[in-house]
Amino acid sequence: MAYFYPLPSSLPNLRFLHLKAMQDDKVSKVRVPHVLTVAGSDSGAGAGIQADLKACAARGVYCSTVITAVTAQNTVGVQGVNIVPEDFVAEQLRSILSDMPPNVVKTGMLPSTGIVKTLCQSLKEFPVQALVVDPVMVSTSGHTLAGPSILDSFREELLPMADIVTPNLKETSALLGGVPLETISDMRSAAKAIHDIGPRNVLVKGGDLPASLDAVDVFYDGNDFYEFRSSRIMTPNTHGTGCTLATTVAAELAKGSQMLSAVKVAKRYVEAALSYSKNIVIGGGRQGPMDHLLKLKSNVQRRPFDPCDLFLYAVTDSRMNKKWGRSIVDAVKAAIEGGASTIQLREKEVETSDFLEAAKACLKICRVHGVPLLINDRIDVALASDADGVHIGQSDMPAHFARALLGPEKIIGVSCKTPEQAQQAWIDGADYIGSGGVYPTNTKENNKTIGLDGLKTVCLSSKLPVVAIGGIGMSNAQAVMELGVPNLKGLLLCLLCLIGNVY
Ligand SMILES: Nc1ncnc2c1ncn2[C@@H]1O[C@H](COP(=O)(O)OP(=O)(O)O)[C@@H](O)[C@H]1O
Ligand SMILES: Cc1ncc(COP(=O)(O)O)c(N)n1
Ligand SMILES: [Mg+2]
Repeated sequence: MAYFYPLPSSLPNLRFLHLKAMQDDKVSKVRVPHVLTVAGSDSGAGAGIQADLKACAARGVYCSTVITAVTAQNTVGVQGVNIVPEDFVAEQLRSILSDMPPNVVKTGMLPSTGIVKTLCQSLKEFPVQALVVDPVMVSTSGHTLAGPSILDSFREELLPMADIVTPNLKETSALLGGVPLETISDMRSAAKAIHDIGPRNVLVKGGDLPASLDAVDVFYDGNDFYEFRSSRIMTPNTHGTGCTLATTVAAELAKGSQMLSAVKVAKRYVEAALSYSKNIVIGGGRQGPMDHLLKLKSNVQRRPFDPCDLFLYAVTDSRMNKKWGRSIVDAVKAAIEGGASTIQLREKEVETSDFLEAAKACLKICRVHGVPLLINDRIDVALASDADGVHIGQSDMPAHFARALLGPEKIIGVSCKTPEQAQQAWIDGADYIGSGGVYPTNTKENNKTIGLDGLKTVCLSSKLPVVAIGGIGMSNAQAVMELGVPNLKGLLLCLLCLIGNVY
C-alpha cells in the first residue's frame, strides 16, 4: 500500500523537477555500491542486520536489508527469537530486488528451510554480481539461531550458488556432519571439503580456535590455500565479528574488488575495529559489541564545545618557551595549573614531527584535566594528533574547508577584525571568534590594533562567542571584560603570562 502526501499547491514540486533534470541528463548520476543483507535483527545491535548496516556505512557502501527474524538479544545472550513468515521475507526480497538491484547479496541468519528456498528462488529470478553466505547457526553465547534442519537446504541449494561462504569453526563442523576442528591443518581439510559442496571460495574463520595466539582464517579458492593471520585482540567485545567480516567482504566486492583482496581488507578492518573498541563498555554481559565506526572511544573522551571554555584561553609561543628553557609540554601543564580553560598550541618554528609529538603529549594532559586543546593553523597536526580543534587566521585555510576536513564536532575558531569577517566565520561553521589585537602586541608582526571599540563592534555583529586577542595581560584584562557584551566570553593570554602570574 502506498501513501501520497500532496505538496501544498503553492510549492513547486522540487522532487519532480529534480527527476526531470536527471532524465534530461542535466544532473550527473552517481551509482553507489550496494549490498543487500538478508539476516536477522539483533536488538543489542552488535551482530545481524545492525552490524551489517554499520559495517557498510563504515566502508562507504549503501546497505539495504531483508529481515528474516527478530531476536531479543543483549550482551548476556539471546532471550527470544521471532521468525518472520516466509512469504513476508519473499515480499521484502521482491521490494528490493525488483526496484533497487544490489551489486552483492550477503546472507546471515536464515532460520528456516522455507526462507532459504525463497531466497534461492529470488536470486534465480534476480541474479546479482556476487553472493556472500555467512552460514549463521549458533550465536557466540551458544543460542541456536538456525537449527540443523536447514543444513540440507544450505548444502543442496544455497552453497552451490555462493561466491564465498564464511563459516566459523562450529558452523564448519556442522556443515561437514560434525568433524572435529582443532588445528589449522583441520581447517584446511574442512575448507576443501566445503568447497566440494559447490561454493566458489571458502573462508573458514578461526576466531574460536582454541590455544591460538593469532586469529587465523583459512581461505581456499579451489586451487590454493591462503592463511589470513592477525594478532588476537584481547577483548570481550567480539560479538558480531563474523557478520562484520562477511558484510565487509560483500562491501568490497560491491566496490569492484577481487575476492582475495576483499577478504584481506575485511580481515584488516575487523582487526582494526576490535582494537579500537577493545576497552569500551556496553552492557553487563560476557560479550560486548564492537565499535564499527571507530569513534566511540574518542567521543567519550571529548567534551562538546562550551563557550565558557574561552574564559582563560592560553596560547603558546615557541620563542618565549625557548627563552625560558621550558618544553611546550611543561608550559602547558603549568598553564592548566594556573587556571587555563583552553590551550592553543601556536608553534611557527618547530618541525612538523616535533609539533605532532608535542601535540600528542599535550593532548594527554589536557584530556586528564578536561581542557580543550586547539592547534593554530595546522589542520594536519590537529587531525593527526586528534586534538579538539583548530584556530585559524584570515590568511590560513578558509574555515569551511577546515570544517569539511575536521568533521562536524571539532572546534574551529577564526580570527576576525571586522563584522564582515565575523559574518563569514558564522557562515563557514566556526564555533567561536578570536577578535583583536585589542592592544598592540609584539608576538605578531604587522598586526593592526582594533582597540576596545573594534572588539565591541565585532562582538555586537555576531552571535558567535568571542575571545579577545592581542596584548592582553593582567594589567588590562579587567578593562576588556568590563566592555560588558554578553558574547565576549574570555581573554586570550600568552601562556607564559599566565604561568608568570602563578610562579
Ligand atoms: N579476538 C580477536 N582478535 C582478532 N580477530 C578476531 C578475534 N576474534 C575473532 N576475530 C576475527 O573475526 C572474524 C570472525 O571470526 P569468528 O569469531 O571466528 O566468527 P563468528 O563471529 O562467526 O563466530 C575472523 O576474521 C576472526 O579471525
Ligand atoms: C541476529 C543475529 N545474527 C547473527 C548473530 C551471530 O553473531 P555472533 O556469532 O557474533 O553472536 C547473532 N548473534 N544474531
Ligand atoms: Mg564471533
